[in-house]
Amino acid sequence: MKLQDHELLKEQCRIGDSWCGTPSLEVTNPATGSVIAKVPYLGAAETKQAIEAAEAALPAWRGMLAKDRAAILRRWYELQMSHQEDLAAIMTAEQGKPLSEARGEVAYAASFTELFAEEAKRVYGEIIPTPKAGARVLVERQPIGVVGAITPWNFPLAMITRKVSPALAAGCTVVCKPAEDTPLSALALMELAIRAGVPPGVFNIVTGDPKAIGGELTSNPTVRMITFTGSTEVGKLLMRQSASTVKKMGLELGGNAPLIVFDDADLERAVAGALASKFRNMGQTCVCANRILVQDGIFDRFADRLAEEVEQFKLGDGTEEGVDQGPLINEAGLEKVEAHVADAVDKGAKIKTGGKRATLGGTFFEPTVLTGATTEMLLANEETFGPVAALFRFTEEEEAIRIANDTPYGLAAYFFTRDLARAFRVSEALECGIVGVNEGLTSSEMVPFGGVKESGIGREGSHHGIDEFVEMKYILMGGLES
Ligand SMILES: NC(=O)C1=CN([C@@H]2O[C@H](COP(=O)(O)OP(=O)(O)OC[C@H]3O[C@@H](n4cnc5c(N)ncnc54)[C@H](O)[C@@H]3O)[C@@H](O)[C@H]2O)C=CC1
Ligand SMILES: O=C(O)[C@H](O)CS(=O)(=O)O
Repeated sequence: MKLQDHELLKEQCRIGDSWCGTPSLEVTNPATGSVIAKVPYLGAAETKQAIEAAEAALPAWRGMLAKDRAAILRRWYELQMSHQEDLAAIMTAEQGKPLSEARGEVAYAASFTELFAEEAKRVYGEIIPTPKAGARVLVERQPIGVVGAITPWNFPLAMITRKVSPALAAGCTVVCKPAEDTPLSALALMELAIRAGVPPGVFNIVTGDPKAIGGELTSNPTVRMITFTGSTEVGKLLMRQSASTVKKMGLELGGNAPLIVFDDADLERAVAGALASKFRNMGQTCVCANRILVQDGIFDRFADRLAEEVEQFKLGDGTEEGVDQGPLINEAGLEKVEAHVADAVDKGAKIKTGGKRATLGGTFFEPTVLTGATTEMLLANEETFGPVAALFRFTEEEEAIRIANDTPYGLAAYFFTRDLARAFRVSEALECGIVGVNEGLTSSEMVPFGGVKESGIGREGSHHGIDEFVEMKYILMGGLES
């Protein structure tokens, strides 16, 4: 990868005031299979050191004036934006998303740091009318303390800043384990945090053995909160492991988003929304439309238009001009997509376009549209996490809502209609945390992102996002009789 600032390509972890660890874990470019860097493969001992560094840094950081923490976060935001090209180049090289999407993610990630630089100055308390004479009740919101963060590969920057920015803003300190597929983005972000003035030990990054690092983060009593984005399976494991020290949990887990197209929808708007939701990041987001339910009257027109647009996609290396679909993150991800398509076809689905590994080889998969999908198929019950638009036919609104809600997940849902009453009725009936009405993209730093059921606990982003990282304490101050 070509960088203007070569100092951003880091191959060591950050613990306290040191870059440390011997690079050994290979980081590969999913578009070419080439090794682009190595990072340390660390474990429990180094994680313990990082937790101790975070604990040592906590008193001074939480004791700093909120406006001074805010100024440091603001500088971090400005540095992310002024290094947007390099951060995007690193992301495309290790994650595969097209440069245009990577630039977008850099801005998206930086927007969380920008927002929480502002919110750092608004962690307000309150005074409650006293329940007894001669007393006062004061409520303080204090930083929860040392936070463990474990983040995924699909948004290598944004899922870190969406956690670390509010944590630091609240006065917490953090030990972060990025995904083994995409550590370089995290380490570049760390370099910029140092340049912004984040003091040693306030933000630490440990790369390596997920089980060992996660085991230490979830069992060490100094860590008071675990914040995780990733699969529901791992989220449940982290919950179990954290129970022994009763940690607060912030979990952004898997989804199985329905996207419903009603007969009265604006067809072109529904097609655009489905393309945006389904094929963003090659379908590798937890809010991607995973099941597309289309009412009988509009089904054929929608299926034809969607396939027409999907066939316009340019598949290739994300650094190439005009490419809008890159490779999947790894062979395991590709095999999951392949298995979902094969299972669907075995159970009667028809391939309208795509449907197999691309001739480009590697982990490239043809953007795909299937018709005839049914609820018996794997892709109806599991997150495909790939570029496969599975179309399900339905007749009545109640049937669509029942199908949409018939899943252990509840993160995002989308639907397209021009009927205002239906917009409210269906929005309120869907069991999820995020609803897009006539919109396929709903994420931003300004919204309280999160799910219900097995899609997670808590909300990230918006002014609510900082609440995850504070504890409320009330003080009954007596002896004030005049
Ligand atoms: N909700 C979301 O945004 C995401 C959902 N997923 C879902 O998860 C599936 C598998 O993708 P993966 O990347 O394998 O997700 P994953 O949940 O295995 O990995 C996410 C993070 O958890 C870490 N991790 C894995 N096992 C761990 C353990 N035992 N202890 C501590 N940390 C651990 C990984 O190193 C990574 O940093 C995807 O197909 C998708 O369905 C994956 C990534 C993001
Ligand atoms: O994990 C994810 O897929 C992200 O949370 C989706 S988004 O917030 O970037 O839309």
